[in-house]
Amino acid sequence: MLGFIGCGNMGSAIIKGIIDSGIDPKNMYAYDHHKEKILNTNSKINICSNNIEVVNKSKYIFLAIKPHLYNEVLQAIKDHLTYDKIIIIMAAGYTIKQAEEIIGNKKIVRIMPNTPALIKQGFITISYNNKLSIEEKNIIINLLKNIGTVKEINEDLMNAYSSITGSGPAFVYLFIEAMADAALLLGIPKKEAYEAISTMIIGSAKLLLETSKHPAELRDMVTSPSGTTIEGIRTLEEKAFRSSIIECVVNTYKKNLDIKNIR
Ligand SMILES: NC(=O)C1=CN([C@@H]2O[C@H](COP(=O)(O)OP(=O)(O)OC[C@H]3O[C@@H](n4cnc5c(N)ncnc54)[C@H](OP(=O)(O)O)[C@@H]3O)[C@@H](O)[C@H]2O)C=CC1
Ligand SMILES: O=C(O)[C@@H]1CCC=N1
Repeated sequence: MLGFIGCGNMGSAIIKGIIDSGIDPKNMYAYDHHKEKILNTNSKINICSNNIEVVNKSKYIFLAIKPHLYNEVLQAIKDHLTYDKIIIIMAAGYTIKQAEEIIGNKKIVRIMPNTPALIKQGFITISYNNKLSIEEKNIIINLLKNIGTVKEINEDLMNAYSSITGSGPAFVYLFIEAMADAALLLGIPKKEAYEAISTMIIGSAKLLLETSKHPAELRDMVTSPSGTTIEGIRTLEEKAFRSSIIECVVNTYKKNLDIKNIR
């Protein structure tokens, strides 16, 4: 049985992605202060009256609430988290050790998912404490494979991945918005622009993945001598595009370390 505490952006993306993959919502239990958010995921999911009911009914419990609420909620459910249950944490910056300080020696999994999980295109990094068996790890990996690519990592890298793949979709959408504004300026209607730009990004990313060529080589393939693209590249270099992206990710990473101020 799967349990979900919090059905906001990330909780609902995981729930919907998992249900779309064929897992029966009758085996899923959820609680959120906003009942409509649970209902929006799927009308057949079991709606609990509180978080303790979620924990009592479930073996795998996803904690999809904001980081600053973690201590309070873990404290509230800890007596119901028996040793067979597995709690899956996903809050930016919140470590397995911090969870252990509240709930003790229970089975804890830390993941960093992203919103494309909604359409089974997520990228999910995963780490565990030493309480899980190989079989339990495999069950969770296989469950998460229903919503995207799963990568086991050393927990030390979780905040780095959070800044790249967790937050990354927001940065990509900002890029898409900017490209679409430019397209609009040049006469392409916004809706057409979103389709064209998204398809271009998917194609470019797939080309990189499928050829394993260096990104610079693929960029060179687009950039003809005395051509048009080099004018755009020159502009991005002048405007410190790369440095902006690096600073963007580093500042995002730093915020992961400032857990008390993440809301
Ligand atoms: N959004 C993303 O792309 C990603 C988010 N995460 C992590 O996932 C977690 C959730 O983020 P996100 O889904 O964006 O947040 P949301 O605010 O969208 O969702 C959290 C939901 O939980 C509800 N909630 C608050 N307190 C409780 C409680 N005590 N019991 C049950 N439900 C409660 C909230 O209600 P209310 O609004 O009333 O507080 C809200 O509906 C965060 O820790 C975040 O760091 C990780 C990777 C990506
Ligand atoms: O913005 C946040 O804090 C969360 C973590 C990763 C993506 N969203």
